[in-house]
Amino acid sequence: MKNAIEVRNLTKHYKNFSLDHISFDVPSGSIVGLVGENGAGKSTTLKAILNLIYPEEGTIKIFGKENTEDSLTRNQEIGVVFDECMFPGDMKLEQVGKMLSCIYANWDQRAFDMYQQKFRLPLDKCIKDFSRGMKMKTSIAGALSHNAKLLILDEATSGLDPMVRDEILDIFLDFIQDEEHSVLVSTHIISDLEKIADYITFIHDGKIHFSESKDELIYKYGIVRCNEKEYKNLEDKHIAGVKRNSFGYEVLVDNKPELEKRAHSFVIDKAGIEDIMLFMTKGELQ
Ligand SMILES: Nc1ncnc2c1ncn2[C@@H]1O[C@H](COP(=O)(O)OP(=O)(O)OP(=O)(O)O)[C@@H](O)[C@H]1O
Repeated sequence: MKNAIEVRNLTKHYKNFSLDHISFDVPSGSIVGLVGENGAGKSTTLKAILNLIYPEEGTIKIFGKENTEDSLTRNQEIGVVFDECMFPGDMKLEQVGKMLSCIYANWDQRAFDMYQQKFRLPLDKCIKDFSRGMKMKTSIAGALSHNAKLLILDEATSGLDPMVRDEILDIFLDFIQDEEHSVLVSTHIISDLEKIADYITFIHDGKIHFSESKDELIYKYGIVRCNEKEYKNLEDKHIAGVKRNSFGYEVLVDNKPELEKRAHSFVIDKAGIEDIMLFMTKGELQ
């Protein structure tokens, strides 16, 4: 499988923060969710991929080419949505369409009109008078209307109600159906990723904790609820996080299928993506 994006050893230093040699891929035809707490480095990573900031170290390849090459052509193939609407506030949708048609060689006005109707966006109001949700929908409509092969979305569904979010998630799923299209999305809404992501990349404090297939994560991680003796019998190398409470131990392990095959007295529960992130960062063992 080819990669739409390859990030290797990306490093960027700010005062009091470093994005520290991060590496991950966005395979073609997939949706990759970039997750992490506030200030973890998600937007910095996306900005570096989009050439908006310049890293001190590392390489980024988009469609197999280093992102210093031919960025004008390449940007035509990327649809971008940030958490703020970038269009001038005094424009109406018709003017936004005209502006984007001058920027994108493959601008598809029919697709933009279709999204305007689907998202019920008003034609008679200026962007500055749109609600936050309307602004986000306008940005998403623009990103989806120039035949992009890659969508890069930074908190694009924040501020949208659950019904609209669901509608947009389905659009993203349709977008990747032909294996040529890919999506990299940063979000705090983990349930959205549980629905659509093929891979999850977890950044914590500027470092990658994991970048793996979502199904594999859910298959292999489990939460063991046990007493101290049982906890001490678990193999250290499979323990990814521990929480102690008045009932005993809750332990995140990465060998759930193996433990389930053996005889044991403790309970093993499924671990969701959010559990895995919380155990890894807030557990006693990190
Ligand atoms: N231009 C800048 N100058 C100095 N520090 C910066 C700059 N841009 C980002 N940072 C710092 O880099 C760190 C990571 O920020 P970033 O916006 O990448 O986080 P994030 O994971 O996207 O967070 P959030 O979920 O809150 O959007 C933060 O500590 C932030 O203050």
